[in-house]
Amino acid sequence: MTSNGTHTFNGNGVTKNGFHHNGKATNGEKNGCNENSTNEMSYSYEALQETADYLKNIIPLVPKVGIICGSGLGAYWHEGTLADALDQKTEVPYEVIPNFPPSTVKGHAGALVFGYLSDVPVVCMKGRFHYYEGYPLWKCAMPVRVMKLLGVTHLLATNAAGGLNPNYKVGDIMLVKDHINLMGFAGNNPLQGPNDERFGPRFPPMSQAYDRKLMNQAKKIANDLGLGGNIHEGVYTCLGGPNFETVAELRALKVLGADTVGMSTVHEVITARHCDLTVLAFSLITNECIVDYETQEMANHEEVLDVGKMRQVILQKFVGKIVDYISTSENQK
Ligand SMILES: O=P(O)(O)O[C@@H]1C[C@H](O)[C@@H](CO)O1
Ligand SMILES: Nc1nc2[nH]cnc2c(=O)[nH]1
Repeated sequence: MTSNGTHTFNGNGVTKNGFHHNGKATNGEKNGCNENSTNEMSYSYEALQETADYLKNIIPLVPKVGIICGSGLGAYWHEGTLADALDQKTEVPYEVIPNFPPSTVKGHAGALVFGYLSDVPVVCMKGRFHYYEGYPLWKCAMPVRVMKLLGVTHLLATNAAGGLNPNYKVGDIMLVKDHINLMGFAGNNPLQGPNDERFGPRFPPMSQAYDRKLMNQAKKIANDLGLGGNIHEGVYTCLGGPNFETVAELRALKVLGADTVGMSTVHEVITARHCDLTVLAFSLITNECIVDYETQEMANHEEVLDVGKMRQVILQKFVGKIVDYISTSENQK
């Protein structure tokens, strides 16, 4: 335990269940993955149960809300992130959690942080897994299933995104009312492979992926926080990355109906809805997408991080109030 009361686990005595850092088995056994003859396709239910059991043994709470901290909400190591602000924190680095892939993004924190936000038990993913890191989508989204097995009922997925909608300004928030699964258009989906009905159905609907009641409440909360002019509702789309988009790609995405573009969230939300978690997601607009050939500025990761830091205090208040609402509205049921 550190002087600020945070417990951090070093994982002594924990086996990593046969995975190398590239996610391949090291001991020739199946070790957690459902495999077909050519590919690893998913983690088995039992493997994720083992991950959840490991965590249950070391954490003193049952999290109600799972929060994925995107680049705008403290995925990176710096002071004052949302996860840092939790009360009675227990921090578990990904590298000690059985079956968890390591986070490879430079500076990405890579830890599950358990604690209380607005007196509600939560788990924060400090850093997420991206497709561009080389992980398949089902691996990127596996922590969502672990959250479900831990008892989480609501997922709050956050991301940093480029604003395609000309009304969006840097620092604004867009509540995700829908997404376009562009990678799915190309036949890439986190639910591919064997389906385990204990998680959810083979063919889940996705027409009401984002909870309308939570979105309405989030808008009210934003207004109360003085963010009335900075809150929007729109459509998010995810590309694989890691490069930012060309002008022609951005123009095409606009025609398709996207308001923001990023590199995450969609596969996490599909996985969350598959296992019946209630979902709220929002994008922090970190850059305006460049849709002409005259502009000299270019999208860059440093700007994304800077805007995230600039908005972290207000975003934390926003998330704290949303979590409070989730717990009180549930209590009233
Ligand atoms: O993890 P998120 O989706 O918030 O991060 C976005 C997408 C890339 O990882 C990064 C680009 O700067 O920001
Ligand atoms: N794909 C993509 N991801 C982002 N993350 C933050 N900004 C952007 C962007 O402009 N494009």
